[in-house]
Parts: sequence; C-alpha cells; structure tokens
Amino acid sequence: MQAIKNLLSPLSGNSNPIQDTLKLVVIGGTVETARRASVSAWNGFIDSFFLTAHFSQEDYPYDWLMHWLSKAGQPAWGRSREFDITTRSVSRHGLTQKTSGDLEDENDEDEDGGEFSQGGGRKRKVAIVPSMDTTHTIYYRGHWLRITRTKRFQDYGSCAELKISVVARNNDILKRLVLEAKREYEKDAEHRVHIFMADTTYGCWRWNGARQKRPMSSIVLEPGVKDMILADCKDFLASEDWYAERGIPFRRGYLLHGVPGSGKTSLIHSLAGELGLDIYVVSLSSKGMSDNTLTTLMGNVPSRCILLLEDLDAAFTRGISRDETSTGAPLSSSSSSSSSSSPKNKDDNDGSTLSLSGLLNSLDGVAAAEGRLLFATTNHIERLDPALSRPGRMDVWVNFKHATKWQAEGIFKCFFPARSSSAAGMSAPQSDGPTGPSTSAAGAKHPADATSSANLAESKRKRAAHSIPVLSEEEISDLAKRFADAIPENELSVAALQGYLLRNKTRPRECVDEVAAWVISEREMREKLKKEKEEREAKEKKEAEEKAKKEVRLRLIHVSCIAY
Ligand SMILES: Nc1ncnc2c1ncn2[C@@H]1O[C@H](COP(=O)(O)OP(=O)(O)OP(=O)(O)O)[C@@H](O)[C@H]1O
Repeated sequence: MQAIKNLLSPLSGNSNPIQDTLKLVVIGGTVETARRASVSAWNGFIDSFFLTAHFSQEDYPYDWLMHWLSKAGQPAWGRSREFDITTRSVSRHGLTQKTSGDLEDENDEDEDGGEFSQGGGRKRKVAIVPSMDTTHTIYYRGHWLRITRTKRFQDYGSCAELKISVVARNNDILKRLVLEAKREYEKDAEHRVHIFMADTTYGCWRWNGARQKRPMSSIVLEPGVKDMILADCKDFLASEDWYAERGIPFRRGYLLHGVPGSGKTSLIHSLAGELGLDIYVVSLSSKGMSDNTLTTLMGNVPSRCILLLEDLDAAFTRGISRDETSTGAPLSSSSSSSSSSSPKNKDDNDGSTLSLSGLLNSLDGVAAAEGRLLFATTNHIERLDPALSRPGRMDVWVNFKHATKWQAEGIFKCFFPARSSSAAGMSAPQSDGPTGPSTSAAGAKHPADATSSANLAESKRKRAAHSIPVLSEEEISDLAKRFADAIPENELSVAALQGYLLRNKTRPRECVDEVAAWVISEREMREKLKKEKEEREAKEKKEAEEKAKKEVRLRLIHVSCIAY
C-alpha cells in the first residue's frame, strides 16, 4: 500500500531524480498494459459477434473470392485507404478483370514490340485487390464484411489466406457470398482453358496458366478426323452409366502420334475448350518422377478433365523397357529430342525412379481418376512398349502427318478470310506463338473495349486493320488453290506453313507468288541441317571410338604392369 502511495505521490522538486524516473517508467508501463488489455478485450468482445471464414490460396474458393473482390468489390476500394493494384492474374485461373475504375492501358502496344492485335492495341487489365495484412471493410447485401488477406508460411513456401468476418446470426450470408463469387468466376472462366502441370517435388498439381479457347475451326486436319475425335470424346463423357453397368473402368485413352508440328497439342487444347475441360499435363521424363509421385498425381486428377502425357516416347522406349537390366526408368529430356533416332541409353537417366509397371499401375490402378480423357502424344510410336499403347489404355490412335495440299489450302483460308466473312474471320487464324494472329482474335472479340476517348488506340487499330487487305471470296479461293498447288504433298509440317503465312500475314497475293521460292529454300535449309547433323554424329562416333580404344590401351598397360 505504501509502495502505491509512494508511486502516486506527486513528483516533487526535492525528491530523488532516479526515483522519479523509475516512477514514470512504472506508471507509463502500467497505463500502456491496461490500454492494450482493454483494446484486446474490446476486440475479443467485438469478435464474438463476428462469424469468420478462412479461405486458403490452395483451394478454389480463394480464387473465386479474389476474382469477385477484384470485380464486384470495386466500389468499396474507392473508399479504401490502402489496396494493391495489379496487372497480374488475381487467381490461379488468370482472371484479371477490367474494373469499374476503367483502369485499362491501351496505349503502349508499340513500346516493347510485344503483342499485335487486330485493333493494334495491347490490353493490360488492371485489378484492385486487398493489400496484405490490412483489414478492409466492404458493404455486401446489408452486411459489413471485414476482409483481411494474410500470408501463411509453410514447409514448401508461403501461401496467402483470406479471412472474411461478418456480423450475422448464421453463416447464410457467407455461403451466399461464396456462391455468388463462384458463379461470377465460372462465367468469366468460360472462355478459357486452364492448364495444370505436375509438380514432381511435392507430388501435386500446380496451375500453369489459362489460355483463350482455340476454335476447332482453326485446326486443319484431314476431313473427318476432328469430328471423329470430338464425337468420340462427347460420347464417352455421356456414357458413365453404360460403363458402370458393364463394369468397365470409365476411362478412355487417345494416342496422337506423328511428325512434330502437325497439330497434336493444338488439337488437344482445342478439344479441351470445346468440351469445357481443364488440362493436366505430366511429363514422364521430369526430374524426380517416381512410381509413388505418379500414383499420387493420378489420384489427384479431377474426374472430368484431360490428362495429357506429353512425348510418351521420351520416357519409355521399346529398347529400354524390354531390356532385362532396365528399370524402365525415363530418360533425360535432353536425350529425348524428337530428331534423335538412336535408341536411348540407360546412363542418360536423370535420377527418376519411374518404372513402366509403375506407369501402367498409375494409369489403371484404383487411384486413377474415373471419367478422365487420357491423351498421349509421341513423335515415335515405334519406340513405345506395346503394353502402353494397347486398347484399354489407348483406345483411339490418330496419325498426324506432314501437310497435305488439302491442309495447305485450309490453313491459307484460315489466315486470309474472305470479304463476306471478314468480321468473324479476323479471329479465325490462331497461333500459339506470341506474335501470332491469336492476339488479333482477342482484339476482334472485344470491340466494345475501345472507348471514345481512346482515339489514339482507335486510329492505330484502324491502320493495322487496313494494312490487311480483305479480298473477295473468289480471289481467296483462287489464291488458296495456287498456294496449295505449290506445297509438296506430305513434305512440310503444318507448323512450317503457319510460320511462312505468319511472316506474310498482310501480303496474301505476294505470299502466293513467293511460295514456290520458299519451298525451295526450305528444302535447301533442311538438306543443310541434315548434312550438319550427319557430320556431327559421325564426329561424335569417331571421338567415342577413339576414346574407347584409348581406354582399352590404358587397361592393357595396367594389366601388363600388374603382370610384371
Ligand atoms: N493441323 C494444324 N492445324 C492448325 N495449326 C497447326 C496444325 N499443325 C500445326 N499447327 C500449328 O503449328 C504449331 C505447332 O503445333 P503443335 O504444337 O500442335 O504441333 P505438335 O504436333 O504437337 O508438335 P510436337 O510433336 O513437336 O509437340 C502451332 O502453333 C499450331 O498452330
């Protein structure tokens, strides 16, 4: 009691200064502690009225809500004192929205010579999202929501988390919010194909990007091929009961084999868009791939999706898998060049422990997802072990060859649409390349994006559009025929034709006039490359032989030394 009395006694001028300082420290500390305790008690009291939901970045609802916040929550950001502005995707599905704040940059298309769109403008959409570790309050359907985005640290890196609190009697309002965000998200995701890649380190799938859907019409294959595959996929997806009644595993496999650059991958992406499925890509030759990892990955593939096994021959070759001493382990990707025709060496193994039986088990085993469409691509079907490609695993085989005259004509028409279909046609040509006309498709798809104030972008857009001559249907047909006549049957890849057309995308007439000369130059270049490759291989063989002879000589010397 005396101590408190001393403490509270006024600091007089004749008291000890050390004592006074100590008194001040103790009083200050007590007041601050009391303040903190009351604040935390008050927060606890307030929090007891709040319902709180947590959303981890690892799960879909986080994406839905971030997408919804970047879009629907926009008016609230107008009042917020702290937020993040980003041009990056706000979700794993790459859906960055144009916000109501009209934050869209169209005037920098020439700065880095990047993408070119029909309109000449490159759109950079901007989103406003909650900044980290700050609590934002937004109004939603008669309730105030408190939103906090934080970062959580885990064993394998950091992971963002969204916390949403609301004062309500039950969690109906949160359910409603999540459902609305999901609906919005799915509506905006409609035009995209999402790609997930296998992460062999953690045995999980990582979102790798969302691509604009590629129309089936932009894939030029021999008549009937596309329709056959599409009809088969649709029929399969609609036959779950049929499979169940007969006890057949509800899976279907497609083996797309043939020359490089013939449209195998493009067709799969296009099919995914048409069927509304995501693509899960596994490269069996990836470093660290093992039987267990693959089984885990297969077990985590959703029921309706496309599972893509790329370059199947790079992982298993007949020569290796049939070898008694082989584990069937995949070979290093460096040795999997499609141009290489020599059988692969087990020494090239990159440390993966995947076996052929492991792969077969993961494709057929109980953990393997039902309802998935398995697509496998290879440039060397002859190298596959028959066990991999047998019916039940690969039910439909499609051979992709070099371009026929029919395909040459078709791809020309895709690039140069005729006058009557010019509006829609500008979006027809598609390319996976960054400078391809696919960006022009995007430009043509959103004419309404151009505002009246964006005169600069508009004039550039018109100039770019005008530089592509729009010809009559008859002239295009005639040019396409002449183009096809100059293309040798089954010699050049469709990708090569696409490359030539891309270089001439504004010169349809000159493109046809010069195509014969281009074919000759292509042949010469291929001859040169072939010769260089042969010389390189011969040199490598000679060096290897000399090295082997040297080793034998050294060994002989060693043996004779021991004998002496
Ligand atoms: N049949 C085709 N129709 C339309 N475009 C094609 C066709 N074949 C190839 N292309 C174009 O060529 C490029 C390469 O095609 P893609 O990657 O689909 O070939 P691929 O057969 O999968 O090649 P690889 O075996 O080397 O992986 C793409 O930009 C695609 O637009």
